[in-house]
Amino acid sequence: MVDSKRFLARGGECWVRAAGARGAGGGTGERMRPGGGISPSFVAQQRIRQLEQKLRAKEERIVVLETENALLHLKLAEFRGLIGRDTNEVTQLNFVHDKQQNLCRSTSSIIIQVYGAIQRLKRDLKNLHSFALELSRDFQHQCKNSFYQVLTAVQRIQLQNEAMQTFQTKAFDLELSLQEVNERYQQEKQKRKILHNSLVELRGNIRVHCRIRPLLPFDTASGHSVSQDWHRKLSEKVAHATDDETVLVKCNRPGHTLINKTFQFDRVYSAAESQNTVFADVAPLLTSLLDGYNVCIMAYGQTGSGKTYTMLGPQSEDDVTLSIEDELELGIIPRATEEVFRLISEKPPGSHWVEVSVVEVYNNEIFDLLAKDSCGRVFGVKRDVVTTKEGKSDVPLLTYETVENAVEFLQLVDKGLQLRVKHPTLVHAHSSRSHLVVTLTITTKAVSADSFAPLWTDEQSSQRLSKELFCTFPQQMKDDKLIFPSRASSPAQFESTEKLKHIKTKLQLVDLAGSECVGMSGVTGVALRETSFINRSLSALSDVLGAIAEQRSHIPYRNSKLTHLLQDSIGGNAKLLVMLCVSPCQKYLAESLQSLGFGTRARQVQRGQVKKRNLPVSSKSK
Ligand SMILES: Nc1ncnc2c1ncn2[C@@H]1O[C@H](COP(=O)(O)OP(=O)(O)OP(=O)(O)O)[C@@H](O)[C@H]1O
Repeated sequence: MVDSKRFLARGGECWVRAAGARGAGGGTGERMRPGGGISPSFVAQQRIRQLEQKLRAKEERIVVLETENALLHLKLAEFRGLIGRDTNEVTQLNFVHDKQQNLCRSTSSIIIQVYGAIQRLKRDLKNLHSFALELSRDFQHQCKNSFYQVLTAVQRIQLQNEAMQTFQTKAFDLELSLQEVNERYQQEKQKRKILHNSLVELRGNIRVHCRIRPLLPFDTASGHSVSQDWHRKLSEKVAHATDDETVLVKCNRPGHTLINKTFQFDRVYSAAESQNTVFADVAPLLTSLLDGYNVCIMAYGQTGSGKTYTMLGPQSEDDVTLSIEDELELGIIPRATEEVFRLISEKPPGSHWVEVSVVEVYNNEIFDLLAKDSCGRVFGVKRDVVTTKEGKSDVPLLTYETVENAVEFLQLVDKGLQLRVKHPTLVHAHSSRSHLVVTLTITTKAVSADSFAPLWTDEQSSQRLSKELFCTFPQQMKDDKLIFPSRASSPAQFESTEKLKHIKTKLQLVDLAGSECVGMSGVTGVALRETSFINRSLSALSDVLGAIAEQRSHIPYRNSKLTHLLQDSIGGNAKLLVMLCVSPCQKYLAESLQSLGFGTRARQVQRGQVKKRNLPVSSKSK
């Protein structure tokens, strides 16, 4: 703009100089005419000069105007530029304005929303406030209640504390008296032990129980050679339990008058009495076992009279194993084992351990039913029985298995039972042809060990007990050369090894083979030989019992392997229980009378002792 102004200014100067030059030249030559007057040409020239001056003025004016125009153009351009710029700005401002308007619109809608929200919040706040007020009122109320409760609780606690203190004093007193009672209990326990064994002693070291089994289908099975009438007669029940101690046998033999015979035993079981009841009377003997006495429980009776049932439990046709499922039916052997383990569990842990041996005496030979071959299979190995230097019976090389519980024991006995010799007889199909002897040897850590320590708390009571034992068992203590150190617990036989630390006691459980008349069992050949051996060993047993009853100096234990094997459990301090098993029907009358006779003889041993103690005779027969 400035440049264009300068240019226009210079252009203007040129125009003015050109006009000046023209004016100066024309002024001198043409103004005067020869006559001295003003000529028309002069006037025209003047006029032209004026016009030219006017033209020049006009031209100068045009130049000025053009310059002004140019300047105005420039200004216009400048303004146009400015306007252009302003338009952009206006557009931008419009855009910004639009944006702001949008923003304003959205802001106002937001403001409306916020306002609504604020209104809602205000409402909520109001509600909250009233709720908070209510809550605080509630809280105050609850606080008050809790405070009262705490107050009551504190008072109650104080009362309880007082009561507790009283109780503590009482508990302390009770603890003291409990200690006293405990001490008394231990003393009483010892006395009970002594009394229990004295009672068993009074009852006799040999006890005879008699079990009459129910009539069974094979009792009434018809034989070929007899008439129906006679068969009915043979199946009649002749043996009855008239009370807990008496057996009545109606002897009604053809051609003879009816005779009623009664036999008395320590306990008589009728056909209805369960395995449980039978075992309940046997169980006290097991207490004696852990008190240090050898115990023998044997079932005696003719074939099919229920010996195996009583000792082991029912056995199925093809499986001789003991079934633990039907616990109610279990016989004496599994129950006794369970009881032994139960009694042991009450003793200090590790103070007792149990070993088992299973043997059968077949044809006067002893077979070890737990001996194993190289493959670990059990097979009956022949063994011999000997008398040791101490006068005890022993079977060298006999297999003893340690068992920890009744289940392990039953598994072992099952294995042994598979090998037991059985043959069918006329009486029943699974007649045992051998005597089964299951022995549990219980080793007790004793005397010098602490196992009995809790029983005798002081030297004084131990000496008192020793005195009591000497009074109760003077003979046994002399006979067995028992050593009673200050803490000995029973008249047991101490092993001289290991500084008298172990006591061994034996529980022998015997299922004898059937005592029978050959005619009745209907056996011949090998079986007849078996029967003859069975009968001989049973009569040897009877002889041993007779000799003990008569207090003979020599007891013929060695007359048979059976009696030799059982020597430690028959006679002396050992407790023997003979379970007579009797078939109830007429068919087996002779065998039943024979068994009852054996039982009566066995009782003579007891009667001898009873006599000594001036008690009335308890067995009679008519
Ligand atoms: N008290 C009883 N209750 C029910 N069944 C019995 C009873 N006693 C024995 N029995 C049954 O009678 C049958 C013969 O009994 P068991 O085998 O015990 O006789 P046993 O005297 O052992 O004969 P053996 O000497 O020939 O072996 C068995 O089937 C047995 O289950």
